[in-house]
Order: sequence, then C-alpha cells, then structure tokens
Amino acid sequence: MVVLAKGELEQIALPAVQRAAPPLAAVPEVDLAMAAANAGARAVARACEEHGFFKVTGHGVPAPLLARVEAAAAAFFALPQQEKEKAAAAPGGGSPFGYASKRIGGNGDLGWVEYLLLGVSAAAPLPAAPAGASPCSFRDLLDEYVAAVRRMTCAVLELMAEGLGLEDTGALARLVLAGDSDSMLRVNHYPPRPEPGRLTGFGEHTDPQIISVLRSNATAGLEISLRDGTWVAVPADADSFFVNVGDALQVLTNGRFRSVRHRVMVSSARPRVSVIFFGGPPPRERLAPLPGLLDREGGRRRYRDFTWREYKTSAYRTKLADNRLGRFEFDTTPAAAAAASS
Ligand SMILES: C=C1C[C@]23C[C@@]1(O)CC[C@H]2[C@@]12CC[C@H](O)[C@@](C)(C(=O)O1)[C@H]2[C@@H]3C(=O)O
Ligand SMILES: O=C(O)CCC(=O)C(=O)O
Ligand SMILES: [Fe+2]
Repeated sequence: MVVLAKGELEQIALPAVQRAAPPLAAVPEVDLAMAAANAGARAVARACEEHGFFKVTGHGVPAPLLARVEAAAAAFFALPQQEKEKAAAAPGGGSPFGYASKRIGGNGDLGWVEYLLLGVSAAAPLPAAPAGASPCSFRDLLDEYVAAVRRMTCAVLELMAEGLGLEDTGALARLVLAGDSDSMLRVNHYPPRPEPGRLTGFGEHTDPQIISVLRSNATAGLEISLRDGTWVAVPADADSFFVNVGDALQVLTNGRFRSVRHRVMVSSARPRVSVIFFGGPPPRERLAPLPGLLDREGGRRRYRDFTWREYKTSAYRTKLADNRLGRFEFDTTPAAAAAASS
C-alpha cells in the first residue's frame, strides 16, 4: 500500500486553477488514411510547429483492439490494491516500471492517478498471432496494442519527416523501430474526483521522448498549453489518437517543432483511462538536428550535443513542471552572440 504523509494529498488540489479551461476551438486533425491525397505532411508539420499537438483519425488501429485494451485496463484498475501492487514486481516490471499510485516519478510529484508504466522496446517483435486467437494476459494484449500503435506512429513520423522536407523520410521512424529503442507504454487511470472541484490528475509537463501517441476513453481531462501560455481543454475523442511532440523531436528539428506542455485535470465524476505510447530513440543515439535541417537555419544549432541516455538521465532528475531542455540550449541572446564574435 502506498502511504502518503499527512498533507500530501492536498498538493493534488490546485486551488489557483479552479476555473475550467476553455475548449481548444479547432483541434488540428490529420486523417492518416487520406494523408497522401490531402497534403497530410504539410498539415502535420504545421500542427507540430504551432501546437506540438494534433489529432489522428483514419489511423487503422482496429476498434475492437481499442475496446479490449480499454476493458482490460478498467478490469486491472478495479482489482484489489494488493493485486495491483503485485504487478510492480511482475517480470518486465519493477521500478521505475510497473504499477504506482499518486506518486509520479521519483522527485515528489503527486497526481490523482494510478498507472502502469512498461518498457516496450521493439527488440522482440511478437510472433504473428494465429487467426482468431485471443491474447491470454493483459501484458500480451498490451504488446499487441503496442505493435499496432508503433506501426501507426511510424506512419506519422514519416509524414513529419516529409513535412520537414527531409530527403530521408524514414529518419525519424527508424529511431523508434530500432531494436533497442527506449520506448514506453503508460496506462493511466484517473479515479473520479472525491468531491466537486478540479484536481490535478497529472501535473503540467512536456514529454521527454520523440513522440507520444495517446488514446483515452470518452472522459475528458487532457489540457494543452498554447504558445501564449493559455491552457485549453482537449475534447475527449475515444475513436482517435492524439500526438504530442516530445523534447527529443524538438532537438532533432533544431527547435522547429516544439514539445507541447500538457496536463490532466480531473473534474469528472467518471473515471478517465488513457494509454500512451512514448516513442524514444536508442540510449546511444546522439540527438542533433536531422541532416538537411540546419542548412535552412544558417547552420546555427540551438542545442549542444548529447545522447538520449544523457538527456533521459538528466530529465528523470527533474520535477514534472521543470523546463528540461534549458540546460542543453546554447545561449542565443544577442549579448552571447556579440561575446562569441568578439
Ligand atoms: C517527474 C517525472 C516523471 C517522469 C520523470 C520525471 O522526472 C520527469 C519526466 C516525467 C515523464 C513525463 C512523460 C512520461 O509520462 C514519463 C514516463 C517520462 O518519460 O517522463 C514521465 C516520467 C515518469 O513518470 O517516471
Ligand atoms: O493521461 C493522459 O491523458 C496524459 C498523461 C501524460 O501526459 C503522461 O502520461 O505523460
Ligand atoms: Fe505527458
């Protein structure tokens, strides 16, 4: 059982943010099935530049698979607390992976959420399931889900590369497809709020990876921060996926795509269940502007050289709301430029 110190739960309430955020008026949307015919690459690039966020329809992930995952997640979180905690010690589980409740990461962040967090490298592709076979465990089902979502994620990454005008349109997808890609799956369950009001389900943050691909049940709660700092609510859409640009993609595009700050606020009497695939590169991968991008930026790099391993280690020492990329940025203020040229 997770024992919280007296007063810790109060931190989950955000008294300063009592008013509901207005809905995002026009959620940028890309229909993957029609992307080639509809200039999808340009629409994807525009959304990544403006919001670092967009909705994907026509994704090809079978609706029955989504329904099975949603039902299995609800059943898992309905288990007695002890059973869920045993999952933390299951093969493939263990800190920081496995089940946890209320504590997010290791640096004191709390949220009105319980979750499963799993490493899902692409190293061992699943054997094709015999026709009609049904997966025997929740983990098998999640692996089937990851295989389908990873395929779709790669299609989205190819559109991003095309939208960036890269010659090598597979450059981003290859990072997530690599056998040692550091990818993760997170299944979040936000219990209904205990009393009227708004609680922080998952505090504001950017995702460190390249791309996050999120699906939820029909309960709203996700909010994103627009470039001017205004928070807007993303209307729930259980048939679609939502894509977040992560910090690593911001670096790979030399800041052209920007990672999106987002959070989950719990104000509903119904539980929210979300499943997020975080596509990350291999640990040894050097994060540097993709070939071809720098030519268009006068050759000026915004970030110093670092590997994903280095970035993740640094990111996991920060609190959720911190600006994790700051310490990797070159100083591009006019004063610094003047000092460099003198
Ligand atoms: C407070 C934290 C939780 C987090 C690791 C961190 O130190 C900062 C980044 C957080 C985040 C956000 C996106 C994903 O949910 C996550 C799994 C990730 O890779 O970075 C979480 C980390 C976590 O929950 O452990
Ligand atoms: O649960 C959600 O809808 C979003 C959660 C999130 O941002 C995360 O797990 O990184
Ligand atoms: Fe996130």
